[in-house]
Amino acid sequence: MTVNGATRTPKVLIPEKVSPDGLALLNASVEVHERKGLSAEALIEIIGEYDALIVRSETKVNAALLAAGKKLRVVARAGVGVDNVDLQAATKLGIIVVNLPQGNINAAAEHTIALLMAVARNVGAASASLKAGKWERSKLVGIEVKGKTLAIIGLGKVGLTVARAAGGLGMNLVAYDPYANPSLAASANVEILPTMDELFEQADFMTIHTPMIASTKGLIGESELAKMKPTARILNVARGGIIDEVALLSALEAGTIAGAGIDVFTSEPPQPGDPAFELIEHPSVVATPHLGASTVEAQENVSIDVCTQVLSILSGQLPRSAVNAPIILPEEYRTLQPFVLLLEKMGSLFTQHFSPSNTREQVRTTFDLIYEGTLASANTTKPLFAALVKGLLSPITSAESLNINIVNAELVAKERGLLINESRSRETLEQEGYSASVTLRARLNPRSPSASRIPRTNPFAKETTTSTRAKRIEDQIISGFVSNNIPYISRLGRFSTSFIPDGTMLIGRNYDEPGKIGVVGGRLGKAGVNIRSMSVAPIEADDGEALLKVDSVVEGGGGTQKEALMILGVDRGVDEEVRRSLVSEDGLLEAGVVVL
Ligand SMILES: NC(=O)C1=CN([C@@H]2O[C@H](COP(=O)(O)OP(=O)(O)OC[C@H]3O[C@@H](n4cnc5c(N)ncnc54)[C@H](O)[C@@H]3O)[C@@H](O)[C@H]2O)C=CC1
Ligand SMILES: O=C(O)C(=O)COP(=O)(O)O
Repeated sequence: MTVNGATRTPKVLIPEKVSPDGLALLNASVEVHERKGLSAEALIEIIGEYDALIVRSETKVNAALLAAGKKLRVVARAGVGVDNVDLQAATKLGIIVVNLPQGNINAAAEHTIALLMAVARNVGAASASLKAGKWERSKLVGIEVKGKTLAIIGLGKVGLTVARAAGGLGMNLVAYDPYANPSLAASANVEILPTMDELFEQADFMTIHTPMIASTKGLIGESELAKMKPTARILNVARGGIIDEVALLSALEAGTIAGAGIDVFTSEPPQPGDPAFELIEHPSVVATPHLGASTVEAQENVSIDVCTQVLSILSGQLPRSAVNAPIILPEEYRTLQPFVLLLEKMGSLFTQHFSPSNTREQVRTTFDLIYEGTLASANTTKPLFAALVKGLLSPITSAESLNINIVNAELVAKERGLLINESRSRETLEQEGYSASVTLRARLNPRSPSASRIPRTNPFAKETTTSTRAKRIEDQIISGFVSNNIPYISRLGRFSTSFIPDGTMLIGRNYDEPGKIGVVGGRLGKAGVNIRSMSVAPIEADDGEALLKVDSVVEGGGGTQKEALMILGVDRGVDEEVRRSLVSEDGLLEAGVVVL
């Protein structure tokens, strides 16, 4: 498999129990290491070798672990909840986080129903009592769920599946979920209530099915529990911490809540001294050790799904259900793919060609990125944006730190002071001979207080072999198109052209008059540099500056003369001495080397 341009076998680390069904898929093309029971420190020590990490809910994928994962490209959660993964840190590092939002929904919903019935009929306490040699029939009288109201907080995939099953048991269904789909709710006979307070008042049973996010942490605390009937029972198969464990324990002890079925805990496994310990021991509580997804069927589903996704991401394809990246359909991506290469080349060409100074300072620069023709109706341009950012930064960033992709491109651009405004122009390009093109133009940010101080140079400036004459920012424009899946540059600065941006290229500006190519070719030949390709670019005919007033800045004298660009693909680097020798009255006015 090719990983970051090199052919090697990727390594996948699995520190938790994942069903073998999917692992068989992985074993065929990647190296799989199952290492259960590692401490956080041991995990950090070894993560640097791995390209992918597959986890369930036990592994804490925090910023330190992600930062140590120098080769990590994907963290895959074999399940739904990603609250054990630091998404922000992963996004910053360009690590794709995927989850499997479908495979264990039924298992979680069935487990909720199991707890519902167990709590209603005292199944846990009855079983423990019988095992203890007792026969306590009158003490263990339960209630029926038929005709009772089940209140659902979070009517998503699990919540709706629970609703359908509970409907089958004859329960009345109400829900609170500000983002619920009303038609799905109606089809499951669920009444959506406008406030949580109404739900608390009506609930005989209340079940939680929201994700664990900042807004749901401690969602059910003392004051919420106080609004419920003393006969109400509570279920949580979502995440520990959504219900305040201390408040629930107090309510159970005070008899203001009748019972609870709990599968998930704030800290898992609960540590001695945690309020969860007492909660688990309470006679009115049925507790299970995070078993919602633990069925043979669900584990087969998520294992096959997670391993398929990891394989496809490692082989360079796009994720199907990434939590921190846009979803791009494969057919959409196929259409964009040739332009991805074009944008990367345009970005790299921009930085190298328009960087005549040696400054490395990061200046806030604004770019207009204009998609023209059929590209203007693309559903997403995220891959193109990411490719441009990568291209702009590649000449000035070390290869190891150039992990820019659709996950982190926007963040990286922001951090590096690149303001890129994307826009679309639907004008047809039929007369041009291709259906879509892209233009990249730098402009001074008029609102930036430093605009007047911005040097008329490219902000990413690296040491460059281009002439030291600053190129004016209004000339910093590149257009390109794709033909037969090959990227072409059609405009470079003030010059219209047509060349394939590939390999080492010498870009020279010269007076548009006969004999120049011969002079340059001769000098390169003498230096042992072969010319592989050649294009010339006359200045744009309709450009207001078609006739450039050549002043003292231009080596070679005064007067008014037409200019052209000469773009030569060469077979090796052109050293500084040779480049300088090309700039002369009978040769080039300016010469620079770019590597694309
Ligand atoms: N115990 C276990 O083994 C398992 C637990 N889970 C957990 O179950 C939960 C639900 O999973 P899914 O249904 O797949 O997620 P989902 O994303 O399909 O549904 C979550 C729902 O919660 C709603 N919601 C978000 N904030 C809310 C708020 N403040 N108030 C009311 N509703 C809110 C959302 O609008 C959404 O409809 C997750 O926490 C997941 O991690 C899932 C599978 C197994
Ligand atoms: O998928 C989820 O959100 C779950 O809670 C299941 O967790 P698990 O994979 O059983 O550790």
